[in-house]
Amino acid sequence: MCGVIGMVARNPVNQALYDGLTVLQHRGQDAAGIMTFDRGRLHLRKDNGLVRDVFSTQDMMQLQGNMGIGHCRYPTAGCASAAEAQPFYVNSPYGLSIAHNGNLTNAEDIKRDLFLEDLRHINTTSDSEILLNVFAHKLAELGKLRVSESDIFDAVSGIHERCHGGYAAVAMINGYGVLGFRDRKGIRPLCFGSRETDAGVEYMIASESVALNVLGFRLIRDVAPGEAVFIDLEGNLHTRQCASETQLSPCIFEYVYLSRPDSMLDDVSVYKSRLRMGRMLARKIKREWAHHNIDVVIPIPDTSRTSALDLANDLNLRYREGFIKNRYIGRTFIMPGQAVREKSVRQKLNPIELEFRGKNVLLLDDSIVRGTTSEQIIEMARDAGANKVFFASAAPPVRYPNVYGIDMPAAHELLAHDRSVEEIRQTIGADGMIYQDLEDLKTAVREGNRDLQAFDCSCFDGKYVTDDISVDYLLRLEAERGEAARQVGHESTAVNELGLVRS
Ligand SMILES: O=P(O)(O)OC[C@H]1O[C@H](OP(=O)(O)OP(=O)(O)O)[C@H](O)[C@@H]1O
Ligand SMILES: NC(=O)CC[C@H](N)C(=O)O
Ligand SMILES: [Mg+2]
Repeated sequence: MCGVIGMVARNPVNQALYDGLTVLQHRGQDAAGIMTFDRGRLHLRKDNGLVRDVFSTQDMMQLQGNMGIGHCRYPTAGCASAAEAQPFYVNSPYGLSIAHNGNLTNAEDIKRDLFLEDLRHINTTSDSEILLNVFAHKLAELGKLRVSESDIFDAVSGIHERCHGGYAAVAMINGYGVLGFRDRKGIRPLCFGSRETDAGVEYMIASESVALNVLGFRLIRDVAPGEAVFIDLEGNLHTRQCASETQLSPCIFEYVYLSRPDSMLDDVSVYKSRLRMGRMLARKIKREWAHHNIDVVIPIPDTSRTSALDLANDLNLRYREGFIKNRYIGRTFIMPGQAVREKSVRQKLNPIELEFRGKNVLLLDDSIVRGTTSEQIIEMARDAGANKVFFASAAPPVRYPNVYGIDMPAAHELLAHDRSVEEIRQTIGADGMIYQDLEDLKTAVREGNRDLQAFDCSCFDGKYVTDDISVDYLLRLEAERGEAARQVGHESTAVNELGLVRS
């Protein structure tokens, strides 16, 4: 996942975009960028790093203009180089830029066609640059000096016809406005809102509603799957459904871990869904461990704290903060590379011994992916003197790769892949191990919005909501993006492939 944001305002947008990106920082810690448009000129600043490190005061002063888009990145395609930070820009037609959250699953095919048929050059290994060029090609095909909203929406329909996978994106069209669109399954989140100012109404599009809230925008609604919203330079909002077959199937992992608890996603409070996850799991514990001797529930900060609250309440057990998080260390799961993730767990979390000594503790995490956190945390609990250490996960076992914008490319890197719960228990060294059931997880989310018929749960059940994911695709993904490939720097070679096609 990444964070995207876009706005057309009555005043300069630089500070609002910056502030919005800091609120979306939990969606991507690797790189950040802002692009603004001012009287015919574009201004861009992007680089690797956290939002607070990428933009100096001088950069901010140069980001002039009342319209702009921003991005914070967690790479899931291409490489981590600053050249692949977003927004991406292409000068023709009109001057277009894009900030993209998600992952195209047919990127390589489109790239080849863009090169051979559309005479377009893709300069990086990023799928987001491909998405931008598909959009640019569709607009260019119209051959118009000036486009209308309807033309822009037609170009989005063209994107839906050509691009597969997950994408929630904001795009800026120089001299026209800012556009937001979501793939036909609505896998990644995108919403929009407005605020009243003395100079008139302003609109903002963002990955999560929390970015709107902190900037004083009122959430209007989520962008529907396949829909596009366009804010023109005069500040008018236009919307249109741009795809024929749509089925809202949001990624359920957004509720489990990715999004902030204070966001509303597709009309569901992330916070309340996590409380319900805790309650559902408590019920399972009562069923399966009726005679447990747990003394205390301890969350693994940060994300599992919400679920742990109601898990403990429902079990009538004490909730204690047994691990203190170093607030200056980011999220470990979205760090690039296993070595840095492993090192970060101990830097990030430190036990309070008196909460462990002589006790039977139930540790709860929101999810277990590679097992980086759980293995180390159990060891820390034992070192701190715990008598017994039970481990619970508010999500089901993560057994399959994600192909829609979460960096889990290789099945064998996932702790639960090809392992039973008992084998997982032994591997992480717990005295007892329990996972949420998938149906219970779906119920926990759906209770917030009963209209939500479907979810993308592919990392839990291996069923991919776009029907283009073959075994071959997964093998290729693993070969290209798995940990082994990263260690030999494999991912940065893809740019040269174009050269091979050319000769
Ligand atoms: O099994 P793993 O591969 O370790 O991945 C799962 C862990 O990673 C995440 O925490 P993270 O530190 O990223 O963020 P948080 O502070 O929001 O919990 C998640 O909350 C789990 O704790
Ligand atoms: N996590 C994401 O949404 C990543 C967006 C895009 N695929 C990239 O790697 O930059
Ligand atoms: Mg965590």
